[in-house]
Amino acid sequence: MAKIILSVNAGSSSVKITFYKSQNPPSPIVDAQISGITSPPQTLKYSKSSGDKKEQLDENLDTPPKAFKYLLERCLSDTEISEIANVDDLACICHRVVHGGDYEDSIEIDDSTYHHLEKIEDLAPLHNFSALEIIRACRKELPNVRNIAHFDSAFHRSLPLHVRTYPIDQEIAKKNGLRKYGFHGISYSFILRSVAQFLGKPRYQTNLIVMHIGSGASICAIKDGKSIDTSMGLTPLAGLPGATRSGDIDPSLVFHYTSDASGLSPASTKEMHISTAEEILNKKSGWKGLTGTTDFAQIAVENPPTENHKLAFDIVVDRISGYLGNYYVKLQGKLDAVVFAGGIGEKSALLRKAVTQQCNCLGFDIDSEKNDRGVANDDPVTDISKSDKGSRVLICQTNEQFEMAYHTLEELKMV
Ligand SMILES: Nc1ncnc2c1ncn2[C@@H]1O[C@H](COP(=O)(O)OP(=O)(O)O)[C@@H](O)[C@H]1O
Ligand SMILES: CC(=O)OP(=O)(O)O
Ligand SMILES: [Mg+2]
Repeated sequence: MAKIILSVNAGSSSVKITFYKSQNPPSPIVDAQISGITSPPQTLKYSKSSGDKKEQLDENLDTPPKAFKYLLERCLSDTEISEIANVDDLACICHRVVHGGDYEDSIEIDDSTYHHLEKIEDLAPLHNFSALEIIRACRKELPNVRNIAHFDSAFHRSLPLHVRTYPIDQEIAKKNGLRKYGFHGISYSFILRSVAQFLGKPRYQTNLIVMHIGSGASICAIKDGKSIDTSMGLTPLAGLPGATRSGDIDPSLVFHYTSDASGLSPASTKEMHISTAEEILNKKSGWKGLTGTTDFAQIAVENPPTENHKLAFDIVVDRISGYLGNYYVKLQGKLDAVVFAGGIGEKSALLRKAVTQQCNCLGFDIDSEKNDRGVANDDPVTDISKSDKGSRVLICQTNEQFEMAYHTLEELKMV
């Protein structure tokens, strides 16, 4: 029986793929990632048992499907990795699909589920379009391999009615599926399990506020192991600003931005219907709109190069802190830990310092040496709290590819 699982995580600025041996827990064979899809040149990170390698790429891999194709070919042609030399050894491919609509769990892709996902593509045009294109390519090129879609939105199936409902005409809301879905759920699921294990608590008794801060950024309040609120909404545009996303704005801003904002943008195709407003708020805003760069490492620095770099940093810290206060109240102050995760949450000591300073009145205090050291090893969780009292402040190296492989192994009863 085929024994290899491939997990594919197409994000907004990166594509990460990992091949796993079907063991419990899944054991990585090779991990390959392309980052900087929105800011060339793209970089490749390639890790296998014989070592890690980083290189800048000459190819222009400016869309997730192009990056995926490159990564797959690179891994499959690596003669050092005997385990994946034969594609017949692939049992299945797990795909991160950001928007799952009403799907509350992962599903196997067949013609019917694929077409259903196509219908809700417009609710996350920038993410789902790429994910479906990658699934389409896998089904065509590797017809004997099963494809399983894992949804970011599924973790938030527990959102209470009053949290997920928008105060608009409910007939229209129901007809068009207009409600809060929430995203980054595969990451939150990994973080919940890892942090509960770290704290020595059962998941169903664990209360957390988790920040997944990357090119797309969101926060989740977890009570007794369940999502009770999250900052993204109907689409991944709501809530915090991201690399190219505005996050929350007054919705009326759209009507005053330009006179043709509601028309279809030139990026609109037969498959992806996207308006000019959606394109501006999703692709031309966020810290790119403020500073010109999508790279937060150039913004989170002691001496920002321009006033707008400083402004971008201050805005991000302000919006994150606002949600921390909000979710602290929703959890009635009963939380085990606040957790930083995602490319920025894991790597930027300056962001962690600024956020915890701003929220110091909630009892979040960090040890500056531990914070500067950041993640030390392969352990997913690092404690950077100052003292043993109160809620822990943790960093979690999230791993969406692992989470998908883990669940697939359980669901398909492969081990
Ligand atoms: N040392 C760093 N300091 C601050 N930001 C960083 C650092 N390294 C990477 N980043 C930022 O992390 C983001 C990518 O995060 P990631 O979660 O991997 O992205 P994606 O949303 O595509 O999954 C980019 O905005 C990148 O600039
Ligand atoms: C949901 C989302 O924004 O994902 P990413 O951060 O990977 O773009
Ligand atoms: Mg991501």
